[in-house]
Amino acid sequence: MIASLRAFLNRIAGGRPEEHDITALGADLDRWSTTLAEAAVEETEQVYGRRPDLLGRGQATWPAVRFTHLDDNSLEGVVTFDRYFLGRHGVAHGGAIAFLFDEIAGRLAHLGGRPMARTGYLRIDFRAIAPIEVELRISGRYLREEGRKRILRLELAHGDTLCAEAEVLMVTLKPGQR
Ligand SMILES: CCCCCCCCCCCCCC(=O)SCCNC(=O)CCNC(=O)[C@H](O)C(C)(C)COP(=O)(O)OP(=O)(O)OC[C@H]1O[C@@H](n2cnc3c(N)ncnc32)[C@H](O)[C@@H]1OP(=O)(O)O
Repeated sequence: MIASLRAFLNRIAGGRPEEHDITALGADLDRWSTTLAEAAVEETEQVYGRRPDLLGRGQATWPAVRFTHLDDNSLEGVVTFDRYFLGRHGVAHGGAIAFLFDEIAGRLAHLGGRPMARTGYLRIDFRAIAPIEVELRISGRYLREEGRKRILRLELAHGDTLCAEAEVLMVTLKPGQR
């Protein structure tokens, strides 16, 4: 379903449908919204974004990373920004890169069975354009850990070109903190 949704969003973003198709599609989507409203559950019960076995953790709203290496202190992977992450002129939206980085930071922060942490800061430098619809490389590693603070470094590259880099602070949650 999520793979179909991604494909669908790509077609929406990259298409210019006829008026009658737009109207019909809107009606179909409204019908599905009504059906899905009847299947609504609490956050703890939802499936969306809670399937680590699926590409993109089973959600369509962030660029789907495929991890190629994970150890306790670093990770590597590949990602392709679909058409619906377009900013302009074939380049990924900066917010999509931030979304990608926060997600990867979350993954990296919890490697090695480390306890729950939340992003304190995410400082991004955009060094070069990140094209959509081509495979880009991501990498992340621990810079240091100081008490509750985990300082991480992330990179997004296109071939030999560094597109964006970030330093991220993840703070271990205190007992009872949500
Ligand atoms: C099972 C595993 C599954 C893995 C799958 C995972 C995928 C998940 C992917 C999803 C992932 C998505 C992830 C998301 O999107 S998380 C969502 C985005 N983030 C938030 O909503 C966080 C909001 N902020 C907070 O909740 C609190 O501020 C936190 C919890 C971060 C800290 O408040 P807390 O009251 O607890 O702690 P503290 O204030 O005593 O600070 C403690 C230390 O930290 C230092 N500090 C704090 N902030 C900053 C700052 N901005 N710059 C520099 N330093 C900062 C501070 O100086 C102190 O240092 P020191 O004085 O001790 O030296």
